[in-house]
Amino acid sequence: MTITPVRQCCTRGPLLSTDGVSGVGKTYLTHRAVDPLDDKPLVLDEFSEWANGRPGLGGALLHALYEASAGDPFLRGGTPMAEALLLMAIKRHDLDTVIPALSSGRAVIEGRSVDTTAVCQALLLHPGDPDAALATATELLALAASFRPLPDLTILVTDDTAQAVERAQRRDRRIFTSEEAAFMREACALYERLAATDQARYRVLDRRRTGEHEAAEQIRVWIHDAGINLSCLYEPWQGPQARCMCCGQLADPAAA
Ligand SMILES: Nc1ncnc2c1ncn2[C@@H]1O[C@H](COP(=O)(O)OP(=O)(O)OP(=O)(O)O)[C@@H](O)[C@H]1O
Ligand SMILES: Cc1cn([C@H]2C[C@H](O)[C@@H](COP(=O)(O)O)O2)c(=O)[nH]c1=O
Repeated sequence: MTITPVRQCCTRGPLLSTDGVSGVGKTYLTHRAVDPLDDKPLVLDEFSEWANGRPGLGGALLHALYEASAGDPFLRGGTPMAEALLLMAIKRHDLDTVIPALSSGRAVIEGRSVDTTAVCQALLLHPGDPDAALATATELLALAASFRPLPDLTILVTDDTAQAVERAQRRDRRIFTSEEAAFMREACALYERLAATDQARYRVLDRRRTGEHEAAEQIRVWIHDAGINLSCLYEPWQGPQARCMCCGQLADPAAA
């Protein structure tokens, strides 16, 4: 008879992300959801805020991407794969900074995670070919997962792209070119297709069908549920000797 050791659940908090095109309301809805909570999750700043001089390696890498792309809103500097690897490094840096919070049992919500990198860079690698972009987005996610654990749950906020473009334009006091708006439409469609490939890790919040109060309540439920029966977080590049980044349990107790 084989005895399978019963592993305890990890004591860490859940790692979530909100993803979706600019202006869809990720930050707005996240704050509506978490503001009433007593045990507030740690919410990582919206990605573009980092360009405004946020200190640290993540901010410096993002600044380099902005400079190299001459301020393009999608950070397009002409070398999408090199940019993908830098963006993944930024998201790895983000993870490093939140390990203490996760270890203390607190929920963490990343404003954009590697799903955005997968979607945006796949579109740049396959302009005008949505099927190839979907395949590459899936592969880029697998590559990202070899650098760092993916979020336990990714909340994809989606909407009519024209509405999102309008909100982002008003917020950023800028007008997107027709090419930029078209890129956002393609990104919006690819996010939705990517989310449909993994219903365990994604939850989709469609603002066309969900009012603000309901959306905030829904996000609160997802945050709560993501914290149930969590498994440990290991360095994906380590073998059975790996210890959980949060609680220190060995990946394979037999390797002790
Ligand atoms: N239901 C709403 N009612 C009024 N204003 C809203 C609503 N949803 C979003 N907004 C506004 O629209 C703008 C875009 O929202 P937000 O910044 O949350 O979008 P986002 O780009 O998805 O987020 P992020 O910057 O995290 O990527 C913000 O100025 C926000 O306050
Ligand atoms: C993480 C990440 C971000 N981007 C782009 C997408 C958006 O245009 C900006 C962030 O803007 P927001 O209004 O704050 O949402 O960054 C990207 O192209 N690739 C990425 O991996």
